[in-house]
Amino acid sequence: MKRIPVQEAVGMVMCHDMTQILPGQKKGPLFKRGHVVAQEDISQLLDLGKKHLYVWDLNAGFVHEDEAAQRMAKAMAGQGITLTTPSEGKVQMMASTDGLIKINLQGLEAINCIEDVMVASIHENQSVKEGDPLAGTRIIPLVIKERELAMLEKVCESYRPIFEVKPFRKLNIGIVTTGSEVFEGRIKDGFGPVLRQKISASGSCVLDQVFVSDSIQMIVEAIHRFRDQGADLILVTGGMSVDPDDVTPEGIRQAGAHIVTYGAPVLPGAMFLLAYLNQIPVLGLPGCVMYNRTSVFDLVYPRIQAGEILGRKDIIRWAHGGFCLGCETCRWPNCSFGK
Ligand SMILES: Nc1nc2c(c(=O)[nH]1)N[C@H]1C(S)=C(S)[C@@H](COP(=O)(O)OP(=O)(O)OC[C@H]3O[C@@H](n4cnc5c(N)ncnc54)[C@H](O)[C@@H]3O)O[C@H]1N2
Ligand code: MOO
Repeated sequence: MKRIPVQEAVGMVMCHDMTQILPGQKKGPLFKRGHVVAQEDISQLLDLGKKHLYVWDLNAGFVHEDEAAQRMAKAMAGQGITLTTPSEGKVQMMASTDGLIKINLQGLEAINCIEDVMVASIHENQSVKEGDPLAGTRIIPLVIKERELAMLEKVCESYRPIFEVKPFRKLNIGIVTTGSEVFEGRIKDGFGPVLRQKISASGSCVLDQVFVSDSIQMIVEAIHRFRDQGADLILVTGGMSVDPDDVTPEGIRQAGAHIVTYGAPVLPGAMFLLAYLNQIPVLGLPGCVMYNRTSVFDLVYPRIQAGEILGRKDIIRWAHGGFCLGCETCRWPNCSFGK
């Protein structure tokens, strides 16, 4: 690679993209790597502040930033990820399917501890859509020694996949709605519509919704009925807090489910319960899931839809970021809730 005055570069090959930033208007490459410099480019290059250019001299043993970024990204990406072609020396990782983004945080930190390379990502455990950008990587210098790049790749490989998108499954979901006031027809059910809307938006389907009174026996029977019908997930609504009529946790327990947690460090959602009946997740959903636009349900559901088996540690990790600000206009998922 040679450094030469821009006036002497006509006819030579640019060895990296040249970024132009027009405040408030655009940021992007004005010239792409590989562009052959023409006479009329010179004044534009001077406008970018380039009095000198690097022209590529493929010295053996060096790798250009574009190729390095491609190799790094390839070494990090697992299932459900596609890579962009390099632009301005960066390669982005994109979701190739709808699903849950998983990130090896230890690996992410380990790679960023190494000089001459960076990788930045969105938060993990979110729903992403096919085509969504997830992360970007590049080396810091313009070129890197092949030997150094090979070492970087090895580190990436040792944590691979650093990024993956677990595809969502189509779940058959049973809803058990508790509460004497709804069962006896004193008030109209408000839980069903909220859950049905979220479930259908996710591509899953509701097997049925059954209504029961505040009776442990009725809750047990309803849960068993859904289990026997082959439900992939059972949601039990209401009756989750501290009143004498709040018998849902006991009903779930007496149905034979193993309770992972009753209580979660999430607001709204403190009274959430997670249990497994054999392999079937059973969720106890407190009233806030019906009332609040965003709640613990929106954190747990994508994880289950992606096929994760959750433990108590997974729930505890929600504490940091688990406090919803209850903004007048909800911007979730574009806020810190659940991140
Ligand atoms: N003294 C306390 N009161 C409350 C506590 C508490 O810790 N101490 N927790 C509050 C929190 S937080 C929540 S969340 C709710 C938990 O509610 P539950 O899941 O126990 O819900 P219920 O008691 O069954 O009902 C509360 C409220 O919501 C209405 N509801 C319930 N299900 C339906 C439905 N399917 N359709 C329409 N409306 C429904 C119910 O009629 C009540 O008005 O408790 C807080 N209270
Ligand atoms: O503490 Mo309740 O379960 O959040 O709304």
